[in-house]
Amino acid sequence: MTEHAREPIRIAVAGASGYAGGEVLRLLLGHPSYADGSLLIGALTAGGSAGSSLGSHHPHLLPLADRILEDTTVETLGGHDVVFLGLPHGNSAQYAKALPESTVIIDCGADFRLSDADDWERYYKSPHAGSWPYGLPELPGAREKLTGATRIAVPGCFPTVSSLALAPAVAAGVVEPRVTIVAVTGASGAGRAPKADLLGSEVMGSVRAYGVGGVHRHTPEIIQNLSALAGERVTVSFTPVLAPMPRGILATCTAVTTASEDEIRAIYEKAYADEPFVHVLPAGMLPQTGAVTGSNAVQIAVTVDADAGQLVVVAVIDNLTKGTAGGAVQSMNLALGLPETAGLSTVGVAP
Ligand SMILES: NC(=O)C1=CN([C@@H]2O[C@H](COP(=O)(O)OP(=O)(O)OC[C@H]3O[C@@H](n4cnc5c(N)ncnc54)[C@H](OP(=O)(O)O)[C@@H]3O)[C@@H](O)[C@H]2O)C=CC1
Ligand SMILES: CC(=O)N[C@@H](CCC(=O)OP(=O)(O)O)C(=O)O
Repeated sequence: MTEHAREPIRIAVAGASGYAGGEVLRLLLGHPSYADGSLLIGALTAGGSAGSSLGSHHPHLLPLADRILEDTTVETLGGHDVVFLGLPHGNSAQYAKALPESTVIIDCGADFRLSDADDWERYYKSPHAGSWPYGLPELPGAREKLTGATRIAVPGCFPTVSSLALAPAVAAGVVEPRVTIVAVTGASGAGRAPKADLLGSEVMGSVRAYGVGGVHRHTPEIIQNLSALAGERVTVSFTPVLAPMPRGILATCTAVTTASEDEIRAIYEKAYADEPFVHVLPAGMLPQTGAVTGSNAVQIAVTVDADAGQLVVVAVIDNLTKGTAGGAVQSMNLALGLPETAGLSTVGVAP
């Protein structure tokens, strides 16, 4: 008797005209399960640009260029095994409620990242929708919750890089539970909806801080991640800085320590020894955003400024790949029981 072939996995992407949705599609097109036909790309949806072709928004996604974007509705997203949501905050809960529990929903937005309703309401000024397994497998205990999950909250881009940069030191208790993060980001982090202060003429040739003074909405997410590891509340001072580049984040993270660089480096090397995407750089080497562009890699340099008594960790990611869509696809792989690294590169584009 011949064995029945397994039904292909059908995937829908909501927000396909946006940066997050487009990057999810770029990665899916390079996924081995897409190549062998076991993963199919179904409905692609948008908001106001429904009715236009995907190629008019993402000319690099040539194999799907003729696909017409549909309205984002429960009906268009229904009938798929996996639904990626790349929508503005506040839009995810309506689809999560209406789609079956068995549908794997991977939310690139913030709606289900925070477990504390007060934190959510303070920073997002809207009712709390709930919290889902957190799509950062490299955090202790996270991978187990993602394996077989049907609801996944993809972390914010700054919390991804900052949490991975500080997690081993915080978990080992070799720093004071007060950390400072200054993170330089490319402009694609803001999405592609038109905004006057993100015009090329405003961004090019200039660098500026924003969200200064503890008001950026990623602050409570970083606190949540680090406090869970420390077993006590970790205070976080977070300052984002916008730089004239399309992609990438470089985060400089500092915390008071009395430990030596060798001692802390050994802690990081042990923590990330088996992680395919997280690379602790050799002593003397510092990361740059270009080294991880388009890849799911995280590069981390561990140093100690002994005179200042500070741990200084410098870490880079691509905000659209590991910081959004790469983390989303990595989480999908875990949810579906596929190899975790499938479709994801650790090698960036340079120069
Ligand atoms: N950019 C980044 O680095 C990161 C983004 N994210 C998150 O991913 C999500 C998407 O971000 P991003 O791709 O950057 O944003 P974009 O502005 O680039 O894209 C937003 C997408 O959502 C669609 N959309 C907007 N409003 C609605 C609506 N009311 N109903 C249905 N569709 C709608 C847009 O369609 P249309 O073209 O028709 O307007 C577009 O496809 C956000 O929640 C963001 O916070 C998370 C981590 C990092
Ligand atoms: C340059 C820029 O504006 N970046 C965005 C980061 C977006 C992101 O990663 O996160 P969310 O999914 O939480 O929106 C910001 O600072 O708000």
